[in-house]
Amino acid sequence: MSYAKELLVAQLAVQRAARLTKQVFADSAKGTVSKSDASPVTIGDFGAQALIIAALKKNFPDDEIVAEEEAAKLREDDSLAEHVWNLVKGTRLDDEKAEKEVLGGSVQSKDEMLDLIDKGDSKGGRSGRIWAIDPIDGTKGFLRGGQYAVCLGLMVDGDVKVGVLGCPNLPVDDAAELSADIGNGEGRGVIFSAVQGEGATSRPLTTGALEEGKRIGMKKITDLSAASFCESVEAGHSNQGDAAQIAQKLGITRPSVRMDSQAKYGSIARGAGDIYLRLPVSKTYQEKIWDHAAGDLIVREAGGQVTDVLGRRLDFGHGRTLAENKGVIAAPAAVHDQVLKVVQEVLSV
Ligand SMILES: Nc1ncnc2c1ncn2[C@@H]1O[C@H](COP(=O)(O)OS(=O)(=O)O)[C@@H](OP(=O)(O)O)[C@H]1O
Ligand SMILES: [Mg+2]
Repeated sequence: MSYAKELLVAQLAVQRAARLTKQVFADSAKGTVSKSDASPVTIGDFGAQALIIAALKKNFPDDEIVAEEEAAKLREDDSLAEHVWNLVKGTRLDDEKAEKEVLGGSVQSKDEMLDLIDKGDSKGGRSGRIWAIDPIDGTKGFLRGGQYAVCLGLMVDGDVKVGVLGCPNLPVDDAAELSADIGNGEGRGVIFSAVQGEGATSRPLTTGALEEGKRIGMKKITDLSAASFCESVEAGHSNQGDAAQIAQKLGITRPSVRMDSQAKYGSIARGAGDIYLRLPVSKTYQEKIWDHAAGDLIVREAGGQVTDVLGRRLDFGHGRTLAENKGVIAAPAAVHDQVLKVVQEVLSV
């Protein structure tokens, strides 16, 4: 089964949605968010979700969609809805042909936009074709002007087949040093993609025609003491104390790189870092499938292994959450077992 069309639509949909998020950030930096007093995250989330769902529904009308937002809040607040609508209406790819022929052109009205946003209400599950969307992952990073990602994954019968991550603030250069900093903002914007069984690639996140992707792969490490690892910025999302202990036991001497969003998965997939640890803080929190679907496939297709802290593969067939998993350990396949063993010792699981 080829997923060439799904991949192309997903990449272009992510390109276009990322353009909208950048516009929202630029407006908020200039203080021109005006019109409604909603946060840039709310505006960007709704707008990007609407644009992605529009592209999916044009191309794959029968597919189900799991997305983070529902339109109720916009239906109650017309000034907010109007603001989002102006952005959605005004955001197109520079590549007219791709915009029209692949994405199917603009959304026709504010009401159509609201209905599209509400199409992300699938319960998920183990059968059929289901897309998972996180329009702005790493909302805190987005607000800080740091790392965030526009994320889209296609699951078929619970298995991720296509994954695309648009990371507007990561360097284009796969060899750039791992850092959450965005420097002066130049040379930024990358799309990571993967199709099951076909490997992972990176290409610049432009708004024009898609460049040929470059094959990416995880770094081959044999000596963990030279490894670098990344984790969440927010201490409430991943236990940083446990991570420091694990790193010490593995002999890792470099400080962790704290980065928001699935940009962490993309970064290790291209060998800019080696390990991503997401260690449960709360006993009851269930990870959301849209926070992991694309990243999980991209890392595995780049030569990595991704499990939870109990060593189980992430199970995307349980519904909107990873109900049967706890935490995430992503590392090059050759050292994943070694990392997992130490994680389990430290967490006593
Ligand atoms: N308690 C708890 N534990 C684990 N994860 C949680 C928790 N609460 C929220 N979230 C989800 O974390 C998503 C962001 O993850 P990040 O790795 O980007 O974290 S961080 O922003 O660096 O802190 C974030 O995604 P976004 O909301 O899209 O930013 C949430 O879905
Ligand atoms: Mg998220």
